[in-house]
Amino acid sequence: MEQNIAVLGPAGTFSDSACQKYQQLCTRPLQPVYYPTIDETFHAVGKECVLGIVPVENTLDGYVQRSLDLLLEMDLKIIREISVPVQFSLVANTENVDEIKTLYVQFKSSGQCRRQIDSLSGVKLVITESNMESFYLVQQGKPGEAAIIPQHMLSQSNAKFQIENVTDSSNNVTRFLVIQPGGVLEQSGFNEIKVSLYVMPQIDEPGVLFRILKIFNDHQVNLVSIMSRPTKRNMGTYNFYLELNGIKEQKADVFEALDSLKKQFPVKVLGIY
Ligand SMILES: O=C(O)C(=O)C[C@]1(C(=O)O)C=C[C@@H](O)C=C1
Repeated sequence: MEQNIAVLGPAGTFSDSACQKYQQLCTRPLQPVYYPTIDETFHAVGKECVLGIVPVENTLDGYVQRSLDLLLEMDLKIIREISVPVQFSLVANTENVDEIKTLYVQFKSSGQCRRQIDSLSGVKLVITESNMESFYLVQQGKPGEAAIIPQHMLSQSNAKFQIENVTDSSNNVTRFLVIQPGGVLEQSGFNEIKVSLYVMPQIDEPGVLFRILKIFNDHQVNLVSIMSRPTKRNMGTYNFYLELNGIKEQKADVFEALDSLKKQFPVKVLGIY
């Protein structure tokens, strides 16, 4: 039986590549269903789709803030992470680079092709929701229009002018999360475990962050990253998004640290994967 997985589309996005990679790893028959925005992809999970795959972090441009916010707002759990290499090219309906008037670029991709974008002078940037949206806009063939597109789509572009490899680093990767409707958190069966969680301190006083970090230090648990996200209630108030990791043998320490944390602060564990 095929199961629907929500993916940012149209087909050909990096999210789609991540979905194909996940499908190979989990050997589960999945049917991708494409959505035009990250918000719609999230909201399809638990409705038309049993799973979703969403971008969370990029080497060059950091976290996808919208994904972090939706993970807090919605009742979902993370079951796996998938990383895919990300490289871009530029295509244009022009004879040369100087004739480009408009450049379509996805909101997260612009921070990964900074050098190329900054070198274009007098060009109007139009921000899109997905790299394949950018691709199809230029496929319409309007003169003077250009797009940053996934490198793997270059051979399928009919644009006259192309610049291959416009990414700021050859070592660029995006990490995606596989999500499903919330419920009891399962413990990962992998050799390494990762935990994503939100800590939502309701107080603003000296030492709050120190108390959070001390718990991980006391239990010798490795903190991979920490991000402040605004509570969106009052100016200057924050929740913290954290990622921890450890090897199988450290599972007990990780769970003890989470228990200590929960005794002191409101915590939402997003996944143990
Ligand atoms: O537009 C795409 O191709 C996507 O899959 C989205 C997305 C993202 O939003 O992070 C994924 C990978 C790249 O970092 C750029 C864009």
